Amino acid sequence: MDSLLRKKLNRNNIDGAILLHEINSENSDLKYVSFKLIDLQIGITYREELNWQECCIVVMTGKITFTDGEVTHESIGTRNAVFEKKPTDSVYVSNNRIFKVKAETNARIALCYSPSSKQLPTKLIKGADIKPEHRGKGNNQRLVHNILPDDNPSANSLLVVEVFTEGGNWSSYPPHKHDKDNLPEESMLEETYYHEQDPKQGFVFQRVYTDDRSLDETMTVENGDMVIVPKGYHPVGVPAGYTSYYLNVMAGPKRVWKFNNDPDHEWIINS
Ligand SMILES: O=C[C@H](O)[C@@H](O)[C@H](O)CC(=O)O
Repeated sequence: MDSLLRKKLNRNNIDGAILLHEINSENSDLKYVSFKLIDLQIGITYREELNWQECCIVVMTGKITFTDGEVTHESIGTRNAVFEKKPTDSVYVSNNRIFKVKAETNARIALCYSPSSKQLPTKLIKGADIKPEHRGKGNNQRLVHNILPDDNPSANSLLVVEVFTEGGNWSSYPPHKHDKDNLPEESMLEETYYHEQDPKQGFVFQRVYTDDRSLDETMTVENGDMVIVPKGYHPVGVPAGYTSYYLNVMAGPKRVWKFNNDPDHEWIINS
């Protein structure tokens, strides 16, 4: 298996958009989740035709105007940097639709994809409607923005969430996994992490490992890197002095987030 760590591409494409990351079934072991991160200079329009995939367009920074030919959302986006920690705007677009995104300012968008065969309405997910969640305690505290959680019926298979973790804390911790299609005990969800750190010279440690250690990769993750989680536990540790951000995309056979903690570390929750 190739490394689960992916560095930025910085690849110009024909639309003048700069492709920073592209993860899909052709360049990873993922079968459900695909992902693109794109920088758009002001005035540039990015167009895409979706086949049998749904897509959540997360306005990471800047402002964009979205249209699918029927629905238009003008000048959406709430922040100039992710570390403003404001929930941002996103748009859910279903399978077999064509969409355009025009950059009203310099903008960065994340395109989060998963399989979809039942076309659903295009939906604006307003940052103002996202209630920040303070999760964890002690040195496991993090701030969570549930952009497209499993209790939001707008999507068929896609889950999207962003997480902020302050220095000296861990997130996705105690280590948990969701890699067994065995509801109600556990769901099988592949996952991607798009990471940033503030200040940007920072790094975090992320380990991805299975009970039998057939997969056990510990990575130093730098600003702008991605980590692919095909299976296994996937904790993140944040060194003092830095704030960690990551955007998660999850998808699998069923759109349910039901995880289990590593039994060796579950005691931490009650400590
Ligand atoms: O499974 C979900 C992802 O690992 C993260 O979103 C994680 O849940 C974030 C956290 O709880 O710290």
